[in-house]
Amino acid sequence: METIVVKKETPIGWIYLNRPDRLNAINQQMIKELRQGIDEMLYDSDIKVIIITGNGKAFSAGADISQFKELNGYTAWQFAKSGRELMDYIENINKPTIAMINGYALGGGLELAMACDIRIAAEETQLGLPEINLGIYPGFGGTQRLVRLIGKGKALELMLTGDRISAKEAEKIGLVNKVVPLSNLEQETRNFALKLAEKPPISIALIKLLVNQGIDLPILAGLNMESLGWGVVFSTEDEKEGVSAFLEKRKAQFKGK
Ligand SMILES: CCCCC/C=C/C(=O)SCCNC(=O)CCNC(=O)[C@H](O)C(C)(C)COP(=O)(O)OP(=O)(O)OC[C@H]1O[C@@H](n2cnc3c(N)ncnc32)[C@H](O)[C@@H]1OP(=O)(O)O
Repeated sequence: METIVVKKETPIGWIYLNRPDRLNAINQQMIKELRQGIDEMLYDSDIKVIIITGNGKAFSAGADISQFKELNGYTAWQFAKSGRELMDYIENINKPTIAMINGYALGGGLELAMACDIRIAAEETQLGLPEINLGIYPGFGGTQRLVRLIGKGKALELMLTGDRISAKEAEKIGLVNKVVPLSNLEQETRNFALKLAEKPPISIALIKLLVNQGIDLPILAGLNMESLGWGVVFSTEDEKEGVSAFLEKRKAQFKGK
């Protein structure tokens, strides 16, 4: 693969966006390769958590603007759709994902980070959806995900102005989960991933499903899904292990069964 690098550090799978001279701008090849990289981690049972980050001085400065000149109405639709479908796929995989954000997370880069479950950013990071300044608007799911993450007022402000905000401001409005000094970014993210890796994978998958699907359902349908899911977790070995470990005052060892 040319546009990403994958590295397995069991139980963590690292995916690095790897076009540093273009600030990891997302082109069509990267969209294809990201899907392959995600699948490689998804179908490896030793990998429990996936971290997506950027090589060089940015997470990603967005979709590759140099490709825009070649696009027409139809191909722009296809490019936006393929990127948006990748983000949907990432959001809905049954393993937890963390965006480790350094430098810039702009446009499609921020949309990729928003498709991850958790966002951890270095203090110097700048985030934003500047597409409006190009005469377009977010097209990898940003118009829908940002409003669900931070609410309508702030989401509209960010998209209508195209302004960049600091990591601290992003943390304040709920766009990132945690801000850390750049020197600690990798270790803090790894520690967070290791904590998730110890949790029962079936509960993780169900929590993701309930939150991601439930948010767009009438609350009673979501609540019913939640109750039904209890039937699933109560038929797992991990539930028996979790309860036994508590009663026996020891640490649970979950197996994803
Ligand atoms: C068709 C489907 C679209 C779906 C929806 C998504 C849309 C988008 O994401 S549109 C893109 C939104 N992003 C931006 O508008 C940010 C563009 N970049 C910048 O504003 C700046 O590069 C910066 C503020 C992020 C960093 O500035 P600086 O530190 O001065 O670095 P350079 O500008 O010199 O960048 C280095 C190098 O990288 C190229 N580059 C940066 N961003 C992109 C990009 N999004 N696409 C393509 N290339 C990018 C930049 O042109 C420089 O290249 P060289 O001049 O050849 O060195």
